[in-house]
Amino acid sequence: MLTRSEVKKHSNRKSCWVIINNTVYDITDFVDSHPGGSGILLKYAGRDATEAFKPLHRADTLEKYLTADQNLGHVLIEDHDTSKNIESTSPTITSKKVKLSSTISIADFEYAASQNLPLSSFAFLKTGAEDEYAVNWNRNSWKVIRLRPRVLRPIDRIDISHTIFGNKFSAPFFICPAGGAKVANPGGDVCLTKAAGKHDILHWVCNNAGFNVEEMANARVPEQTTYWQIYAMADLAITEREVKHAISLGYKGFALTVDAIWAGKRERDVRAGLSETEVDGNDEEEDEDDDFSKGPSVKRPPVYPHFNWSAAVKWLQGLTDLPIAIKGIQCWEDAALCMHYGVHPWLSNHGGRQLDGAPSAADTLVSIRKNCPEVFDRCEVIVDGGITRGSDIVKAIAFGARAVGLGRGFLFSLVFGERGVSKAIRMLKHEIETTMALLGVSSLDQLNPSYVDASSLDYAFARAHL
Ligand SMILES: Cc1cc2nc3c(=O)[nH]c(=O)nc-3n(C[C@H](O)[C@H](O)[C@H](O)COP(=O)(O)O)c2cc1C
Repeated sequence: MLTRSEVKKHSNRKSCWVIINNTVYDITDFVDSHPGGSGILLKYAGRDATEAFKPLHRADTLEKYLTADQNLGHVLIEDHDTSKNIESTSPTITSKKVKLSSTISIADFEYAASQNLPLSSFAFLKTGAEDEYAVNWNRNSWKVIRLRPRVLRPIDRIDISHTIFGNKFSAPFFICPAGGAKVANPGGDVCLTKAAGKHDILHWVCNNAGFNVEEMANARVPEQTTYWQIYAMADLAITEREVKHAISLGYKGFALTVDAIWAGKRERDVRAGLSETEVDGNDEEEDEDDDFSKGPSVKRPPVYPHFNWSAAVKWLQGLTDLPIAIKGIQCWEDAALCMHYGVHPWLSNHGGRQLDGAPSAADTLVSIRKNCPEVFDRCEVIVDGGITRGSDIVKAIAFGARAVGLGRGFLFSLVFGERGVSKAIRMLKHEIETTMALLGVSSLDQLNPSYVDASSLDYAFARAHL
């Protein structure tokens, strides 16, 4: 057994030991190949990294990257060595400053997350690519679309239940797949599925979740329908096994994410990570410094880069007859290709985290309506990006979207665990009902493009970016 004082002696690049879950690892040879960069590992050199490690990695990560001889055994718990001595920079709530009871909108959840989470955790969730124009436009483009209410229409009750890929849900919105949900709360993706189950909405589960596919399936309530999102991994056989496994566990729909063939340049995330990295004052290394090109804090393996349309769709359709969405459609021409290949277009720019300057889903939705409206008859069009209000959801449905996803909105609410996510769901349902009543419709199938006016969209884009 090793003592913490012995571990402390190995606190530099030449000899780098860390403690994770009371076990000591010699990561000297791994420091430079760490997908998250060497800086964060060196920060924990000679120390206990458990609290920093847990929210960002699956339980099996250590076995995956380290060999058995890098496991140096357990650390001795010394008398003076209580857990109080362990350095903790837990990304989960440290001192809760904003209370759940003070949130009444999705924007309030974002504020709560900004106050209650450590800077780097909030930055990972919030970040967009580069100057974050795409993130901001995602949100603003829904606001620029105006509603066209009709009056003197009797409204007794409002029905917001909706069918997505043939499965009935209590509402037309859903929880988007998002890797790194544990950054917001240790319960992460499991809390998201549980809250979705409780309120009968869809959780489109992420294959980069902080839990494995069985754990995610086990989080469901009886009869709960969930869909599965995949990246096609560089080793396609791995993804094929994963899809088959997800089918056997009862997932009822799939999405292939195609807008992330390359990691976006997410500067807010990188900056927050850099500010947490100790500077060693070694100016000689400065010229070699390429931290500006670091990928996101939560890593995933590289994707298969050789697909074209027909190969990708044929491959996935060969694995399942279940409905398939192609996630990351950003122009009407690609939506038309989805229609051609018999898959569903998911209009998304990955929450503005990939390509700054990408169109918002609202832009793409409107341009499909203008250039290729038959897509809405032959496909179920999914949208996401910048949704913060029930009225945004109603606008999307009026233009012809089938289902509307929120990523960050639910991740921010997850700061309060399952209760926060439940509250966000209830808030959005209430806002949809209010919007529909004031618009003069009592069910979602009554909505159509006559209830929305997007004529200011291009003008607003130009003004916002001048
Ligand atoms: C922290 C975070 C992680 C994400 N991870 C994934 C992912 O693993 N796979 C994926 O297809 N999309 C991922 N997305 C994108 C979301 O599925 C969704 O497209 C986006 O969040 C919608 O925009 P919004 O956050 O403005 O609602 C992620 C988004 C965020 C914010």
